[in-house]
Amino acid sequence: MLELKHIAKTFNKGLANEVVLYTDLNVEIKQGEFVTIIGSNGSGKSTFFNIVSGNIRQDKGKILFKGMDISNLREHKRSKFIGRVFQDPLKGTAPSLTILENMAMAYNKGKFYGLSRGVKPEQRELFSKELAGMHLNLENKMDVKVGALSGGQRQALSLLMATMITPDLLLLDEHTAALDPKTSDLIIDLTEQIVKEKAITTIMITHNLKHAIQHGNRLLMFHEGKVILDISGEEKKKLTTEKLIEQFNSLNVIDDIGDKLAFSQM
Ligand SMILES: Nc1ncnc2c1ncn2[C@@H]1O[C@H](COP(=O)(O)OP(=O)(O)OP(=O)(O)O)[C@@H](O)[C@H]1O
Repeated sequence: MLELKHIAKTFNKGLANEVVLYTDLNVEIKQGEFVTIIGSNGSGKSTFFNIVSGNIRQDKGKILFKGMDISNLREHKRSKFIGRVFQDPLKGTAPSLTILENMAMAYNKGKFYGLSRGVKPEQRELFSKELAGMHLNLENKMDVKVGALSGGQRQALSLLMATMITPDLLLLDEHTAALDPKTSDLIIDLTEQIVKEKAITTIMITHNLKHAIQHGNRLLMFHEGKVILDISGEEKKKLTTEKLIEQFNSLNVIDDIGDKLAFSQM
């Protein structure tokens, strides 16, 4: 459903701080896949999402979505079928609006300028039901301003908002990284529940090796702007942290990602 073909991207071309990131990046994601992405700092994971979502323009190459060439489609148009949740809990929601108003905004895809009282009773009921499904008691806080919620509650809400109108593709950009381990596990379980229930094709960047192994049916590893590991099916199911480290060792990239591995096994 998503194809990146021969993508090239250089930042700050010709300047002292030039970064040649991708020279020929090729990635294909099939309908229904749940892909986890791991990789060292600066390996090009977030830029991959920025290029898919249209936030950053590739220098060369094509992006096909369900066979349609979206290479030149603007970000706000792509956001109609691509949902994204960021690492920063402050990014996905509007703090000065209530939970109800935030949900109304997501439900109306940004076209909501009203106040809580402008939300129809049947919509309020629908939002309450969606919130109750997360078992975080947020359905009883619908008139509370989002700025007053914890990071975990905000990420749960961001996730719900990004998937309320089921997107064709969901991009999760280290969406649990800023949370404590317990809350991070909770948000991951919630992610699994929503992705399964709505059968959403999902790509999740994570620095948590345990999450990358336990979730999804395919794992990609980025290194220096390239995909250096692509594991799926039975091989992915049998994957363990030890096996992944062995794979890394054989690729001679362990030094670069050693810190990350140590961190992610905690
Ligand atoms: N807008 C930008 N302008 C200049 N350089 C950029 C920009 N975006 C990314 N880069 C550079 O491209 C490289 C890849 O960055 P990217 O954020 O994609 O890596 P990442 O794998 O997501 O890293 P991390 O794990 O640290 O989040 C880095 O060297 C980064 O500094």
